[in-house]
Amino acid sequence: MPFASVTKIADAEFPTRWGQFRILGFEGVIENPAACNDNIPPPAVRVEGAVALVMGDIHSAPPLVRIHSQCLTGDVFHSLRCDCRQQLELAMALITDEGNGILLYEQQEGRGIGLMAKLRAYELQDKGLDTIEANLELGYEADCRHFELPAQILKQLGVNEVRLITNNPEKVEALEVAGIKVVERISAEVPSEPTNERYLQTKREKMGHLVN
Ligand SMILES: Nc1nc2c(ncn2[C@@H]2O[C@H](COP(=O)(O)OP(=O)(O)OP(=O)(O)O)[C@@H](O)[C@H]2O)c(=O)[nH]1
Ligand SMILES: [Zn+2]
Repeated sequence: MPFASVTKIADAEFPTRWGQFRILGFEGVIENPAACNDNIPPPAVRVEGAVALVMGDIHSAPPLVRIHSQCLTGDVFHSLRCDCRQQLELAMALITDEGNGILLYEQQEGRGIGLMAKLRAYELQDKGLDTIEANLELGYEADCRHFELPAQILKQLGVNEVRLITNNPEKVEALEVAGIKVVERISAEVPSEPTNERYLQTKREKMGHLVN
């Protein structure tokens, strides 16, 4: 999905529990974005936001990079319906241990369907549908995300080779297609919980994620 523009909005100091980062805000403008729901026409222009947390020297070797998709329920409330919060903590710890790296946090809540739609999908999952079936029942595609914005941000940061923390082969492929070489994939697998076992099973069996 081509961006008409990707603009750095801000760049500030960012102390965290894990260590000292810089926090950068980016906005990408897409003209005529693709539809993601049969019943909801897309806007003429969509603005996507993403945050980059940058630690240390990211240029002397391919840095550790995590592309993390927003999950309010997991990231903020530590939900055990999914594994997002544990993955976020894993990525922060890996980057901090190494002393350099980039965490790209994209505002593609609910695999791009938005928070309210994700909560409606949860209702359907409570009635027995899996994550993909619930999206489809609501008229959405299984996964409405694309990873063009993180790729463009990496280019703006002068990073063309990365070691990517993910279990999702689509993220690897999306970066490669955008001209960012993934020299290594680092597993983002975290221990499962009884409450997210089915969620992980669907990722493994229907979405091709590299989890056991
Ligand atoms: N539509 C929908 N989205 C969900 C659901 N549970 C979590 N998400 C979203 O899924 C996104 C995370 O995607 P995942 O498929 O868990 O993992 P990934 O980012 O593709 O892959 P990794 O890099 O391995 O973590 C976040 O945006 C969550 O908000 C759900 O039940 N339905
Ligand atoms: Zn989540």
